[in-house]
Amino acid sequence: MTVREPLRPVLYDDARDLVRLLDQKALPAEERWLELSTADAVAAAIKDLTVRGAPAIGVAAAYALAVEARRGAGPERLRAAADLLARARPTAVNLAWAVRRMSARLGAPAADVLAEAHAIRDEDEAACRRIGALGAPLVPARARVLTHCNAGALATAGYGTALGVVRAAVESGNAISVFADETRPFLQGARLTAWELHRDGIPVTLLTDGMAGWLMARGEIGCVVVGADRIAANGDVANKIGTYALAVLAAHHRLPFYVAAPWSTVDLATPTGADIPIEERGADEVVMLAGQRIAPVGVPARYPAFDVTPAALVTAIVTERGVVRAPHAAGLAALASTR
Ligand SMILES: CSC[C@H]1O[C@H](OP(=O)(O)O)[C@H](O)[C@@H]1O
Repeated sequence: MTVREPLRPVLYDDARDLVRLLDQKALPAEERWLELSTADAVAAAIKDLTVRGAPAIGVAAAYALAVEARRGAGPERLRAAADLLARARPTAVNLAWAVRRMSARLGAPAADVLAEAHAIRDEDEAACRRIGALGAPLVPARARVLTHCNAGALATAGYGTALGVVRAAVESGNAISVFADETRPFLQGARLTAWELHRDGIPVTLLTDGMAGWLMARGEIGCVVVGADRIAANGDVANKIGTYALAVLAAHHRLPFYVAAPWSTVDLATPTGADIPIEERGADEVVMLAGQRIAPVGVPARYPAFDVTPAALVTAIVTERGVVRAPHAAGLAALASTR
């Protein structure tokens, strides 16, 4: 593994009171940073996937509120900014969780508001590293690990959740390799996971969506490790569209299916997966690819950006508070009272 500068997609420029976002629409062709000074601009960046990934959008929203406070926004403006940010994307509970946590501090001095945003960021990266430490022992020796979308440093404050388990397994000396689903239509796997792992010198092979089942049938995949956007109280998991299909395939082929997520992704107020709002994105994101139309004009398309994997198909949920196996509801409830 190549030791590179840790990858952190959301930064705060303290001297200029700016939120700095690594533009994830430009990767892998270009490492481009956007510098934003308003909550409106950060909300737009969350909505158009400039910054994406459940924990990362929570951190971005936290810094957006900090920059507003540092630039003198009054209570009304801060409340409006918080509401705008919370509504930017509906599925990842980390966004609403971070906005709610920041909203409790918006009456404090601006320095304290910024300190809360830093705490959210620092706690998330620490949680990712803990998730890695708890998840790495679950990965079979020299396994080929299948992952979907990007649940890496680019989706978090740093280090990653599913890719945090991968990094920790590699750091522990386990000679694993990764199969990354390209993850149409935004191509988080092809453009982000492949870039992130290749940058760190971790062996990664790109798959088109739909290949995994055949590779499982041939015995070429040892386990599946994915992230999450919201985990319901019963252990049902919302994650990138395509995750549910992988869980069904993993169950059919008796392969472990692990979900790695910080506790900020667990939403005990949402009873089951049926209660998780699933973001529907525009058809243009399906019928256009790199600016080229790939389907006839007039043909409609659907883009539910997430699906829900029932807890029964999840071997274990790896959080920084501990690893939860069936019965998931009881395991999650038991961790709720720990720190
Ligand atoms: C570590 S959470 C990453 C999670 O977020 C992704 O969705 P999106 O790229 O649309 O923000 C995907 O569901 C990942 O598993």
